[in-house]
Amino acid sequence: MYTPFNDDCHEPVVELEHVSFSYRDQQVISDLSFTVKERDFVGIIGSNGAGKSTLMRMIVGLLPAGAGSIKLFGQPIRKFKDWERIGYVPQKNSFNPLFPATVREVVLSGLYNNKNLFRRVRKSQQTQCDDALEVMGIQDIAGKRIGELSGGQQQRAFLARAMINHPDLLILDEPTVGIDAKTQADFFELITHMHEHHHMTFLMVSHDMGMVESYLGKHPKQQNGNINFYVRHSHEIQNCEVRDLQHSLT
Ligand SMILES: Nc1ncnc2c1ncn2[C@@H]1O[C@H](COP(=O)(O)OP(=O)(O)OP(=O)(O)O)[C@@H](O)[C@H]1O
Repeated sequence: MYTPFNDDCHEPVVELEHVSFSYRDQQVISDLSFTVKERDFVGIIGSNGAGKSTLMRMIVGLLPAGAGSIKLFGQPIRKFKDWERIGYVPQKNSFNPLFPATVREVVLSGLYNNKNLFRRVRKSQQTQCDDALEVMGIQDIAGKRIGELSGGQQQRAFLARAMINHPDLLILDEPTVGIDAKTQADFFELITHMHEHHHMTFLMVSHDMGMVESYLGKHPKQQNGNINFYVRHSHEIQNCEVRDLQHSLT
């Protein structure tokens, strides 16, 4: 039976209203408003220095917006406490490859804030870690040092770290920079599969125009300065009735 799309059943996950940001006298984001709803996949493309990473850092609370408002899951960001609902994979070059941790330790660190980093790991947390390693297909390298891995393996490890809390929103900043074309294609297949089969919302900064166009369409839905926003809405995957039925089954 045909069911007309009704967008009211998808809650907003990220809402920006008239957001601006400057580093000293350099304005990077100017009067940006957009809403990301549950299960949307948003691809963000823009030239070097356009402000994409700055935008992601504002959304995860690492930088305060200079003007305007940001809400996460309906709450103003300054009151938001449920950070485990958000998984964030920052740009690869912000990671020190000499950091002497194993893949398992890196993935487990996704459970803690910094002050709790070295506390004992409970059995249930080891199981969570095993699940995340399995989803990313990297159980066999769990004991290796992160710095010894290939770029693609490292990306999977950081994705597993972001996934360990079963986040509702996953934010990826250039997840495939510096990895070969085949591994990039595998990675995109993995995250589009996660988008279609898990109830997750994605915000992804990318330079890979080909992948973004093939999954999210050829035309940006919105622009701000040199940043373009490509969107695949939740209703393009399945309608609300199907989703509600699935929720009631789980
Ligand atoms: N901590 C900082 N202090 C001052 N200026 C900064 C800082 N971080 C970034 N910038 C500047 O702000 C602008 C936007 O940087 P940002 O890293 O957000 O861009 P980007 O779109 O992610 O770029 P890229 O595609 O190269 O990663 C750039 O001109 C950059 O030099």
